[in-house]
Amino acid sequence: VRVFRAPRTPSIPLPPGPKPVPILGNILDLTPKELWLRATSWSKHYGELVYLHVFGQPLIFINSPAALSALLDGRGALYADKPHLTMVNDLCGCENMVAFTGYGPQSKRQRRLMNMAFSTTRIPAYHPLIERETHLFLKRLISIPKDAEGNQLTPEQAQVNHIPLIRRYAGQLTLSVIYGYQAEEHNDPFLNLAEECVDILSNKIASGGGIWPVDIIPVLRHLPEWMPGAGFLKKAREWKAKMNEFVDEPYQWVKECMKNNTHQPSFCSTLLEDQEFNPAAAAAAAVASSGSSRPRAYSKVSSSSVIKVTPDISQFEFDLKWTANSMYSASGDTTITTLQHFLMAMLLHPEVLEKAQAEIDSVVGSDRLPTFSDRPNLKYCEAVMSEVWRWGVVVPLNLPHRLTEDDIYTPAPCPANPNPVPVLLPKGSIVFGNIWSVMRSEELFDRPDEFRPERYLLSPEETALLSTPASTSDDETTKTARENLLKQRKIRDPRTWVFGFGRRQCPGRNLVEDSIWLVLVCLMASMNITRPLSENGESELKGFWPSTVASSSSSSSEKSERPLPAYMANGARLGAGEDLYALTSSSSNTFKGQGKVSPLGTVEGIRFDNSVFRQPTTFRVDIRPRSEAALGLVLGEGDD
Ligand code: HEM
Repeated sequence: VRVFRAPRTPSIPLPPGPKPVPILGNILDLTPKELWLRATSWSKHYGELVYLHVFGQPLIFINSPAALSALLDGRGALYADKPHLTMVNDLCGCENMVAFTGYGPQSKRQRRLMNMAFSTTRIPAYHPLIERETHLFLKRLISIPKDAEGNQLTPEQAQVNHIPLIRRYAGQLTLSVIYGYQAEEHNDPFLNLAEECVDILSNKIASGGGIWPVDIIPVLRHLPEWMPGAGFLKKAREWKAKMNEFVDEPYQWVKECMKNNTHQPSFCSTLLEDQEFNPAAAAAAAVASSGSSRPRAYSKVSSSSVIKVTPDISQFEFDLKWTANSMYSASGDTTITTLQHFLMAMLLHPEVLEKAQAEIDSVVGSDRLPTFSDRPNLKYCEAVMSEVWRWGVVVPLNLPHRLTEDDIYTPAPCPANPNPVPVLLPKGSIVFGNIWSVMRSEELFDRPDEFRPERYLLSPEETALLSTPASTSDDETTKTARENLLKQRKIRDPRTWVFGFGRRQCPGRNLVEDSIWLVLVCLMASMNITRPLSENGESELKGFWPSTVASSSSSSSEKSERPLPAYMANGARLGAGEDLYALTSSSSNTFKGQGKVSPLGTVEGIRFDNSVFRQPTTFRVDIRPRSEAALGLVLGEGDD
């Protein structure tokens, strides 16, 4: 494939794509649900690049690894902008959220903050927080599930209780990492506010793909709010007020704690204390070093280092609080979805869980939970995690980018275009990186629909090749073999794709690489994750939770097809994490039952309704400690 760049030339054709209708364009070809499936089927016919338009707005789907790398990574500056949407950006006030900020000085400042706080070298500083939250999550999983009034949940409700617990884990972890905030067990004001705002963002503002009529006809924003059909203006006003509250309140809380010296280290406190980033911190240091009580110019803070800082304190604070808030908003649904994909995979493939547990037992033993230092030795677990990223595909169409200049690319041949010529990608196009099509590519992955961690394991020859360091004495064949192997591994590593591309690539990836790893291995180390015995009938579910045991232990466990282990039957869990978590009323409404599992690796009855995240509808899972020893480990952790 050859890639060109040239000024706009009308004679250059557009990429192929489904035929549009007059004026409306391809609006009828689009669907708010699982658009990635449709985009992937277009790609089979039209090839690497597919072009559509809606009311004249060009949409381009990039479907192949080669084109994604060449365009979104290789020409990052051209593809780093974001579409400006009137509803989300202007009316709901999200224009300063990182994922919606156009490419320019503001987005560069925001990324600098995130890159500094979440660089690979900084991530180990968050390990203690990650460990604490992971252990608390395990504890909550085995606590007696109750509703907000303190009533015991029914077995069916209990089997979907992992959803609010995962949500809580994700929310709490992010609040501690970003703001150093430790949420209350019940009814925490920040956690509630955050939940409400994330719900507004992903289920209300972004419903139907995030495109509102006012985005297509911007003049609608000037309608009076009382006019029929203008209800969206009132909603936007209310949502904006809530979002502003969410941006300001946790940030002011950090500043207050810093003033009182009661803060915990976090993304915000680290940057507020950093003289290179925060003009106020630099000024304070300058005052201290000069002995003067009046701040001097910010530029020189010590005799040995000259630091360039912007003198605009309000600008820095504005960037920081919006960036902090963006990190929170971006981490919730992605983390929850990843863990749901993992649970689905475990339900479908008990043999994978067994193998992972055997590896953990042999490397870690059974008298402690895994820690980050075990990671290099847990190769199969690592492969499970890679396969969760690939098979699940959290954000299948990436977040849309906007092309700021005309561009030209020659796609590879395909059925509709056997002799491709260079095509024009017009300036202003909204560009979707089709991550789903790469993760389901038969060229890259054998039987891509199947969940098979083994695909990442090295053969003994490959291990030998990679374990010997490259040396000048290597012959050409060895050098080439090593280079090819590394190249192949990179292209087949889902992490190369699932976090997006170029200058907008996910800034949270180093953090989740570690937090998701720990939560997966700790879950596998300590829990059995299985499908509830009954999919329809009530009776087989009896005895699932120890409370039913507490009241009628012997009879219910006798009736159960899967008898409770002794430690549950004697009520040992009752004291475990009782009351640690109360189910929120909304989550109990989300139960929709679990469908049948088909051999092809999908779970019938589960839908993926969200237009951005591949988040499954709720399904039931039976999660319980593997053994008495595992129970003891979980109870013993997280008490600090
Ligand atoms: C759990 C798994 C996660 C996945 C699979 C994921 C994936 C992605 C993807 C695909 C994008 C779009 C990149 C692009 O436009 O090319 C993105 C953007 C983003 N992610 Fe993540 N993400 C995850 C977790 C997180 C976490 C934990 C955080 C924060 C702590 C975070 C913060 C962000 C932000 C702020 C953006 C917007 C970046 C920009 O537009 O410049 N993500 N993520």
